[in-house]
Amino acid sequence: MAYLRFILPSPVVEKATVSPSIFYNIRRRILMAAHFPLRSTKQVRGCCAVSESSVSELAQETFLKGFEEGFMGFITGKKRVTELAHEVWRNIVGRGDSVVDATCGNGHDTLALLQMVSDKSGSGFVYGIDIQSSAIEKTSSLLDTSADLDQRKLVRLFSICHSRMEEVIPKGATVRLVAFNLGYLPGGDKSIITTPDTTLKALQAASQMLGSGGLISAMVYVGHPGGRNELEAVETFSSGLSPEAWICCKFETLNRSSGPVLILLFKK
Ligand SMILES: C[S@@+](CC[C@H](N)C(=O)[O-])C[C@H]1O[C@@H](n2cnc3c(N)ncnc32)[C@H](O)[C@@H]1O
Repeated sequence: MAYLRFILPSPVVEKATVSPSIFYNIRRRILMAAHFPLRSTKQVRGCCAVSESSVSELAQETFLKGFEEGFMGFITGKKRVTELAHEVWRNIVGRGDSVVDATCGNGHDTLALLQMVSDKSGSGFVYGIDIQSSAIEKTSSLLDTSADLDQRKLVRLFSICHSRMEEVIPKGATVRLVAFNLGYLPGGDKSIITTPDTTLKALQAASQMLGSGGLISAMVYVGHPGGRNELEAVETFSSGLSPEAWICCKFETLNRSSGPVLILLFKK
């Protein structure tokens, strides 16, 4: 056992112990601890057996990747909001987690999520949903070419409306992240597009299946007809969530009116 001390931007976590089994999750634990003072010590302290240097590197990496590269990159125009979203996910999702991509499209987010959850033990699942079977096919072939066979087994794809996600995700599964990339499939049929009504039902379902410490991430495109209405619906849903149970925020470029808006709903 080793006893480790982290020097973090926040005075919250001063020391912590970690085990190999939570090695991959330590990044998000540290991050959470830095943000949620009252839960910090319990979450981070636990067990330990990894070398001090690797954990310090990891802690360092957390703050460089999570904040400087993602957030600073976004606000200085070096990173797109989609990249920011992936970096946020990386700090929430760990190996062995179950996650949902509620709008698979061409499969880029599904693949990114698979790389976050998969581990050698074969735990961790990505449930991918898209209303279009052509999107499911595209996602499937991207995974076939970009993921190895063991990883590929961790993905389940469903061609249904995401408002019905509860029908395909195993009952009792604790989901760590539900990602929505709303709008239409780039390069596909623009008339097949997410709508406020089904998006709201899907958000409702996602909020139920999400475990504590999990995240709903919704990328909303406002540059197409109906996009603003959908944003309004997502914002209304988000602002109605209890502040005792949720932290809801939004990233928006104010001087680029058609830029995508990222809504993040964190379940405490
Ligand atoms: C912006 S694209 C997603 C892009 C994708 N995340 C990627 O990485 O390529 C939006 C997707 O939402 C899908 N979609 C539209 N309405 C849907 C619904 N009700 N349920 C599930 N998927 C839906 C579309 O078919 C489209 O593929």
